[in-house]
Amino acid sequence: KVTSEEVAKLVEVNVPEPNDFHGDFCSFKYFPRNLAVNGTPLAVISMMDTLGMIQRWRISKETLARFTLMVRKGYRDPPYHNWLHAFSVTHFTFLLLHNLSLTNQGTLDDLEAFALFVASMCHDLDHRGTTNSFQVASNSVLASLYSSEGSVMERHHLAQAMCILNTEDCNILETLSQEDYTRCLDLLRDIILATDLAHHLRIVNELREVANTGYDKKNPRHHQLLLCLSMTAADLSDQTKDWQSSKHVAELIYKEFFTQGDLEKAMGNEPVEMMDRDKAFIPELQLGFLDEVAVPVYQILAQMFSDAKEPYENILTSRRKWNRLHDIYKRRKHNSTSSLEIFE
Ligand SMILES: Cc1nc2ccc(C(=O)NCC(C)C)cc2n2c(-c3cc(OC(C)(C)C)ccc3Cl)nnc12
Ligand SMILES: [Mg+2]
Ligand SMILES: [Zn+2]
Repeated sequence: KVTSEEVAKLVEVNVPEPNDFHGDFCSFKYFPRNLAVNGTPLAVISMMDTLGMIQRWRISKETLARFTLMVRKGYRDPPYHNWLHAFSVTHFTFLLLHNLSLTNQGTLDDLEAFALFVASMCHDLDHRGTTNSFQVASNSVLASLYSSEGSVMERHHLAQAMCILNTEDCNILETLSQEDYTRCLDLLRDIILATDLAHHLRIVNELREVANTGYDKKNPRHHQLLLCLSMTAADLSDQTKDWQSSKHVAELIYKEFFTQGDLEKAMGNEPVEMMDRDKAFIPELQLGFLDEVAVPVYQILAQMFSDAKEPYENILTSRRKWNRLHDIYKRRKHNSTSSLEIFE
């Protein structure tokens, strides 16, 4: 599926420094979706190199190049859950590992950091732009495979990642010891399954607890919780950038949601309000999601790590803008609310 020319091109070029892509590449304010999509595989290799993962795990550049290209090809092209989303999630994971120096203080061990980075790349593989409940409602193949365990899409993303690792010359874990290999697969499983919103909501109180009592590097459960929190923070990180960028990404998400709502109507089912383009009031829905899910994630992270204040401050700014839009819009009493163009 990946040509040897594509691989050769990636292998023979020198690995650039992160700042060669953009002066702000290593800053929380950088918006990775601005990078040209054909530069993303090399940017992934540059980030892994900067994190010392290529040396630490003795990964061959050719295997890494083929793996990265296979992962990029493993994404479809819905409005939001495509390779650019996976790349932006991977970039935020790089920022957390790099800027909070999570490995050289023993906060996370090297294998956990490596698994977190690889999971970020793979966490939404082969996403169709529809939710877990839609799989069940539409009786999809994935539902028949995984609905008895729950987290239908996340189990599929994990299965796809395993498929790529088991493909000829794509297994970047092949140089790991048997013990590290087994533990890395377990970590990939836990981290990718943690990207189910339902899982996050189950652990958020435990996360607050750790933030209040303080992170204990000696406690394996704290390591597990930090990996889940980091993954969720990375998954939502578009909302921690400048307002225009965050708003643009919200539009992509609602484009995907409304397409699912249209499908549900065509199937004779009533979509939830958030997915119904005739009922959704986006500023109100965004305020709800930011307050109930997204803002607490970065508040907990900033409480655990003082160097993680910037994303928290940025998402609070974003929330204030959504609140202003909500009020302006509410007073104007517009009828159709599904498009954000009027907010230009
Ligand atoms: C800006 C923004 N608005 C959102 C509004 C609503 C929802 C949503 O799923 N509502 C539940 C209903 C549909 C049953 C998600 C939103 N969302 C996500 C997101 C996060 C996810 O999972 C984690 C990371 C664990 C939270 C999984 C999927 C997605 Cl699309 N990313 N950005 C956003
Ligand atoms: Mg997902
Ligand atoms: Zn995601």
